[in-house]
Amino acid sequence: MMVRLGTRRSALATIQSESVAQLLRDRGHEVELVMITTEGDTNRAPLETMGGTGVFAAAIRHALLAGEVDLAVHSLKDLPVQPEPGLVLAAIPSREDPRDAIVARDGLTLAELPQDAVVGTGSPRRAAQLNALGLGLAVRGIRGNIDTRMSLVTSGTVDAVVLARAGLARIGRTAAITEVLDPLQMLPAPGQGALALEVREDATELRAALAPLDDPDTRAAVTAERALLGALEAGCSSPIGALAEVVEELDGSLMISLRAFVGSKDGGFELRRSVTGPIEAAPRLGIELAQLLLQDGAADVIPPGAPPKPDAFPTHPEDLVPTNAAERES
Ligand SMILES: NCc1[nH]cc(CCC(=O)O)c1CC(=O)O
Repeated sequence: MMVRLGTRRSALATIQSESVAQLLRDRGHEVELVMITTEGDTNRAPLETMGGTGVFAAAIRHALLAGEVDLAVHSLKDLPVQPEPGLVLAAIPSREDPRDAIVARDGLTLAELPQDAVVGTGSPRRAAQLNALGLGLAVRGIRGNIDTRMSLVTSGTVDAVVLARAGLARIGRTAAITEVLDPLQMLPAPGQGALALEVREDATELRAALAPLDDPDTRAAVTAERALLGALEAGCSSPIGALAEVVEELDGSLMISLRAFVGSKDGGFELRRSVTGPIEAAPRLGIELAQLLLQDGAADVIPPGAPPKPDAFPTHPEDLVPTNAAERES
């Protein structure tokens, strides 16, 4: 089969796309990469003012729907929670380490950074959790691709930046990491470290070719995380972290443990809660945890929206396609 894979030009996007292209070529398919420029790549304004990280996905989804390309490889955390009519996530491969990492000057860890050290991040989620640590760090908003953000440390513009470990691993830069952050301190973005392979709904042959690349445990985990995000009706400026982990019980049954953080960007308010349940209940767990957070005051830091609709989330594992609204920055 001949597959046109639409990709952004950034190092991370092309590496992610190329890795999936190679998997398809290994299976005897022909793959051509098609470069697509998105508003997020050309406009340097803060992502929050452009409608969040969804701006990266929008142009690529448009090309998919227009039939200009057949396949897109997204960082799942950059993909809006609401499904795009006519498109499906044909595969969610096994996830990379989902944790955030610090790249700091002089090999410093977070705890070793002095009072008032400047930490760069454009993510309200990272800012909220950094500030909530109470270390006296000065969080500064930054933007740009991974290399640009790391160069701010090298140039002395900031003392440290927070980045997804997965992105650094994919571009071969884990050597620059000075500390991988424990999720107890810094919960990653919902979907962080996972890829989403998106195709047109009617692309039967391509869907079949991609199906073996799907990892059911990863799909269940990110479904729980994204169900939480959807049920919170979170906007792109809402600082929300979530991490679902699949754990095997002694009797062999698979459970999901889902943790979440909601807080104010200045660190003045923070809420951490968790739930555990069977893997089949992934979407419902996300909604349950969202309700728990809302009961305990999360609504104060999340713009009000429609109440969660449990019916929007089928409980059958084969149907674990995230629905509902909202996105936010990494
Ligand atoms: N926000 C941009 C973005 N989208 C995906 C990744 C990293 C890879 C991933 O999380 O899957 C990054 C960089 C970062 O947050 O440091």
